[in-house]
Amino acid sequence: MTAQDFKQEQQRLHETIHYMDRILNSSKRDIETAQENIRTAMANVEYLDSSDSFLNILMNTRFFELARNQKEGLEAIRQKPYFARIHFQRENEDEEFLYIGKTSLFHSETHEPIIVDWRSPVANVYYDGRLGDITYDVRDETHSGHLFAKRQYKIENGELINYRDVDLTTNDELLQEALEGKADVRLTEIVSTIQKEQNEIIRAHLRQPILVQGAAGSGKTTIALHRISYFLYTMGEHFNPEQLMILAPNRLFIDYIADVLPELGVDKICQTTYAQYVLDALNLKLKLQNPNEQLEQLIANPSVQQEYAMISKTKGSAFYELMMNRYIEHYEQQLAALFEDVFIEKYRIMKGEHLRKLFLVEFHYMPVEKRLERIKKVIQTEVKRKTAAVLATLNTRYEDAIGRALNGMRDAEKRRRTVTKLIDERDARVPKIKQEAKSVATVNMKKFQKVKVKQLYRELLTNRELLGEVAPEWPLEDVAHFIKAHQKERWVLEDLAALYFLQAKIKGIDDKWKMRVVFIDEVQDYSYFQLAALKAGLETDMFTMVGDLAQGIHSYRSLTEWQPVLSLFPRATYATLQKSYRTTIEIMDVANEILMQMDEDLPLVEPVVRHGKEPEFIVAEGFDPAIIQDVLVKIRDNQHQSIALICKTTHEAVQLIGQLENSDVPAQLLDENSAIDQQKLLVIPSHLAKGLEFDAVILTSFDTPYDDNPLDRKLLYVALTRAMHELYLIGPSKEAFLMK
Ligand SMILES: Nc1ncnc2c1ncn2[C@@H]1O[C@H](COP(=O)(O)OP(=O)(O)OP(=O)(O)O)[C@@H](O)[C@H]1O
Repeated sequence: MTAQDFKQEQQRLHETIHYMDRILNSSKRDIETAQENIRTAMANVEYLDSSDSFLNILMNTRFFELARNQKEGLEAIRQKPYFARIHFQRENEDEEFLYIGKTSLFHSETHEPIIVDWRSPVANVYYDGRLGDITYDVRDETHSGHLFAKRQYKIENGELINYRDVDLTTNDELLQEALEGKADVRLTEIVSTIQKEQNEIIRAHLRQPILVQGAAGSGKTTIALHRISYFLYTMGEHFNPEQLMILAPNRLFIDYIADVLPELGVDKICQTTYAQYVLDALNLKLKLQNPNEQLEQLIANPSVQQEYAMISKTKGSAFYELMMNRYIEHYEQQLAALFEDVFIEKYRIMKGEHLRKLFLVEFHYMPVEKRLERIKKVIQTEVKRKTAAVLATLNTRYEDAIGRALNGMRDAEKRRRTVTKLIDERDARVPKIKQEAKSVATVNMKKFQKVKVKQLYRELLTNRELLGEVAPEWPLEDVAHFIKAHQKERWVLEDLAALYFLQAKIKGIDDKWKMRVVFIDEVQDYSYFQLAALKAGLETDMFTMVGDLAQGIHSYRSLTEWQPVLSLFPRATYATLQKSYRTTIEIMDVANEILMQMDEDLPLVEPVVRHGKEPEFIVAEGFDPAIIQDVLVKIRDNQHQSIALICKTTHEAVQLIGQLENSDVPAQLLDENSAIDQQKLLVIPSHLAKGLEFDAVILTSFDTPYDDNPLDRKLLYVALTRAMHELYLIGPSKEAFLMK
């Protein structure tokens, strides 16, 4: 870095910021003008031609929003307009320097790019790794060019601190520096150090599903969020943010990522949990048993819970999906039997058989109740068409009969009576037919009562005969267990997939909840049927799914391998991420020891080359706040802020917090609904720590030590891999942490 170069870069930065300030000022003026115009138009609404004023208000509101978005966008990046530069030459064009930032900025007169968005096609060459001759794709067309150099900047508060040219060695250095940062700022600052294999997932074909098996700390959550941002940038013309949905494991996790979303420009998308989404989409109020309590019971007593686990597993399986499909078929057949010929008076307008065929075959692609609505419309149209013919026939017949009476009857009195009778008869029948024509469709379809999906499902759970019909291959003993377990009305997460599936097939999912693109974090905690139901209800396969089987702590009810997901999404790309960016080598070594003990044959996690403090094992017979106090002092001396104390169960966490409250250690017990207070020591049961990360983690293992079983190994693995820089293990022996 020569002084001359530095000066030039500094100048470029100052010019950029200066230009941004100019635009900012003009946006502010635009906002004021638009506001003023809206005020005037509002005042005139009463007495001017109101449609004009209304149009005026609409236009100015749009104008106002544009100006406000521009202002907010610029303010967000003003302190750090860009983070990298590429020295690049497109084929047959001049060499150019492109500055890459979080959003783009073009010169309003020359239209030259001042900052290029990191999501733009050309920015891909920055992430793709190589220098030299390269290719990049724009809208499915491949372009070539030559990349001379990549440069990364450190800019703080609008001032250039330094910069470095990036090659393979400096890439690692820069990454390490980024990883050394604190937990609270890291998630937002990754755009500059996204790695090649991560970039490939972010930019993988957007209209196709993707499934990522990524080690703990490999950046799955980060990548999912960046992929959303990339998606909106690239596909914004075709999709609104409201059509996208992120499914996260719990509220705690949603709050944790919520800070990052506005930064990535993706704050408008629906962020929810599977349970909440299903309840919203079905407009249902159900009190679900807390799945974490279920898990806790399973942790406390694995053998007693076996039967329960069997039911949970079934409810998530492809077999359960088959059962639901058979149940729907059974219900359809019941309805189909109700179709009858449609008559108006004595005239048959439509055959029942035809309607049944419409219902079972032609309209089968629609949800049941939508089919019934459609059939009602078909009847209405047909009735309308045929009523005219019926009336015409009737009129002709009467006219013929009257004509015959007039011409053929000699007796005048008899003739008069006959003709009068015929006319009276006709005058009575015609309006009746017209009347009947209006209501015949409704009357015919009345027998198709709408069902409540919840009741329909509940009926299946306890009806032996029905279960025999939809699950003939189920051993009687299992059916009996199943029915017994459902005697009392109780709802669990595992029921939601079935409810959603029935809703989708019987009523259809409301447009408001019919998201077109789905991002799922921690997908290993889903069951096959949860995913299948969602896919069926949304009628899309545009799913981005990221997860880690090694962290599958809910495997009693969820996936234990990826194969079923890949068969459900045959178009899916499958990618793996083996590198961990979160943890130091020293901490990962400990975590890998546990990974090796797992039944799943997962490869060891490779930490990126970053050394840190050796994990410290502290022998203690019982929990002692004084030890924690000492550890906290050490951690804070190392400038680390976010600290978690993780133990196996909620039960133990509650006990520990009680003891800490009696000492001087400010601590907070985290549950799913709490907001994190970074100033305090966070006490967390292992299963809730999933997805989170902390500068330092203290693991304790006293009253509820980790046992040598598959579930406990995963809980321990999750707990260990939360640590970024420091790890402390406190317990009576290493065995309490499944180590030798
Ligand atoms: N390319 C990168 N540059 C800098 N930091 C990164 C990069 N990739 C990931 N990280 C950091 O690594 C940490 C782990 O990322 P993230 O939480 O997304 O991983 P994860 O795979 O979802 O982990 P887990 O499965 O354990 O929840 C985060 O602090 C993230 O900021």
